[in-house]
Amino acid sequence: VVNGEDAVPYSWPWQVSLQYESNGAFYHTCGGTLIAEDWVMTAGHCISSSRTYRVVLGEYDRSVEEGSEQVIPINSDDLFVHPKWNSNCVSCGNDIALIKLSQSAQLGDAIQVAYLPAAGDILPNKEPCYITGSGRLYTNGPLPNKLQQALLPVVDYAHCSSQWWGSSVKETMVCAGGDIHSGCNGDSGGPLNCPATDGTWEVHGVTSFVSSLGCNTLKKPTVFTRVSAFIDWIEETIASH
Ligand SMILES: CC(C)c1ccc(NC(=O)[C@H](Cc2ccccc2)NC(=O)[C@H](CCCC[NH3+])NC(=O)C(F)(F)F)cc1
Repeated sequence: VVNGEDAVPYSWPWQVSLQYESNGAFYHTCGGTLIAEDWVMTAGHCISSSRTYRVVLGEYDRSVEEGSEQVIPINSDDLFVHPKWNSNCVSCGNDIALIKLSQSAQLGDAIQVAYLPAAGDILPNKEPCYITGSGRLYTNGPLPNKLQQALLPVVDYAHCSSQWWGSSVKETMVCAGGDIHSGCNGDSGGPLNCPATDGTWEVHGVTSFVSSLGCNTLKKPTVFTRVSAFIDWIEETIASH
């Protein structure tokens, strides 16, 4: 997250860290959202079938053993990337994947399941959402230790597809930001958290892409997979596995 701030510890308790194994150690590669006790939602581009993954929940500061962390291994046949995701065409959308955890998360103060929007729910322009993640602090910059957050107002499809991203953005996506705040590499797969009418938060986006010119390129809002366009697929996948 570029130009964000340290989140209040455990204030986004559905945020997860997706990590891959390399030479016996695990590395943060993407964010994710806990959507059921044994299911995590992330981006399709975060998953490669040749890697071994684990999920870390209840993490705030990656450099400290806080006691709230839960580390859950992932079986390779529990990775469900959207069937229409094409890794050669991020602008085609469908950048969403589901991961079944090998064991249920133990919910508590630091670990909670997110609310998802109703199918088809479209956010108005300027809706005040927050991006959260442990991605780079600036283009080619370091990863933070503490979870970051930044206010990223929604740029509705009419504006995002006309002035800013053009045809690279589809109606199955949500744009947000476009000023000095943005997502960056490593935030992929994480949530776009938007206020719900009842004072809770709903996860409306899965962080997908930023401009190749740099993470917080002006007039290039961060682009998210629109969760409300994939509710049926999410429900079917969970119901059948
Ligand atoms: C729509 C199409 C023209 C298009 C394709 C790709 C991009 N962007 C990119 O590919 C930039 C490149 C980059 C590297 C380093 C720093 C900043 C940006 N990377 C990204 O946007 C990556 C992965 C995108 C998936 C494609 N394999 N996503 C992210 O960094 C994140 F966190 F914002 F989601 C932007 C547009």
